[in-house]
Amino acid sequence: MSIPALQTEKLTKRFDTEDVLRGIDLTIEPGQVVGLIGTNAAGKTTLIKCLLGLLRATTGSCSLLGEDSWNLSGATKARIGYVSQDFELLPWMTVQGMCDYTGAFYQMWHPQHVERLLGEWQLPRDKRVGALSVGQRQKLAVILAMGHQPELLMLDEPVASLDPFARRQFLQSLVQFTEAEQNTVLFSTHITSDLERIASHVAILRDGQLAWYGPLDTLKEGCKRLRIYRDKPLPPNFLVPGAIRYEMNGQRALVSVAHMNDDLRETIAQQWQADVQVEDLNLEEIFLEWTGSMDSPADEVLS
Ligand SMILES: Nc1ncnc2c1ncn2[C@@H]1O[C@H](COP(=O)(O)OP(=O)(O)OP(=O)(O)O)[C@@H](O)[C@H]1O
Repeated sequence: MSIPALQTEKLTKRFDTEDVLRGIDLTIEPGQVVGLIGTNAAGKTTLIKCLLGLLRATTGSCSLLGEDSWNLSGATKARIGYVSQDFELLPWMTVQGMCDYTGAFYQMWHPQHVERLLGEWQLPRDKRVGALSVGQRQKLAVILAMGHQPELLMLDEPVASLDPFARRQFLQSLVQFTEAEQNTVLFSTHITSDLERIASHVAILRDGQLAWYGPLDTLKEGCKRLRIYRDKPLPPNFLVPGAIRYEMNGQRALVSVAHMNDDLRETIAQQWQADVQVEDLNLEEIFLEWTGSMDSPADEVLS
């Protein structure tokens, strides 16, 4: 079996009195492109930083490319590319100067690769970094993280400031990056359409726990919303196996489930003598169901 690109076991992280990560078990195999999603303050950045050894786990363990995250060797660090949410660049340098400066820290730097990305992303080589727009700076930070052709890319909301065209180019670069079979990407995002375009796997953080992890296709195929109706009120002990969210109102219920199949539909129909309709969900709706952040449905949704 190959060494996981990233792994956590019972990982917890506490800040003062706040338990941000509460027992995360996650294994990301080489070659996976993982979209990390969760509401604001769900702990995405904290998880990424623990995996990179920038924050120390409170309890449990995390490893990166087979090494304990808190004690990464120089050789392993050289195999990682990372763009943080609050990356810092040197404003007095030119774009080209910033690339050369960063490249000097790496034994394996690929100036032609950087050249190509600068051209594709239309970054002006001679402009001072301090004079770049926010989106241009974000592009530069991503290019700097890819210049040594790492095999593991960790990106914390890498496209937040990019325009739709630049986002598409960025995603294209990621696709190229992952053409090498063992290259792995973990990126946090709130843009589910981007995730849908390139992710092979999805990790959903909720209440400091890993609510779901697995292939994107499995998530999309399994997660459904059930519209349940029966001619007398649903009892207080009404329960659906594997439900992730309930909305009940008298004789009607909206229930979201993670793993839908025909047996489940039949079981619910028979057990509660109810009519069960199954509705597909798009990825954004799935995210809202999982994170419980969907607006409380108005009565008309249930009617
Ligand atoms: N250094 C720190 N000290 C104290 N609390 C922290 C620290 N870093 C993060 N937190 C807290 O941990 C929680 C999770 O923060 P984190 O940045 O990991 O969330 P996130 O999922 O990345 O959020 P967002 O989507 O808004 O970027 C927040 O409540 C935050 O205030």
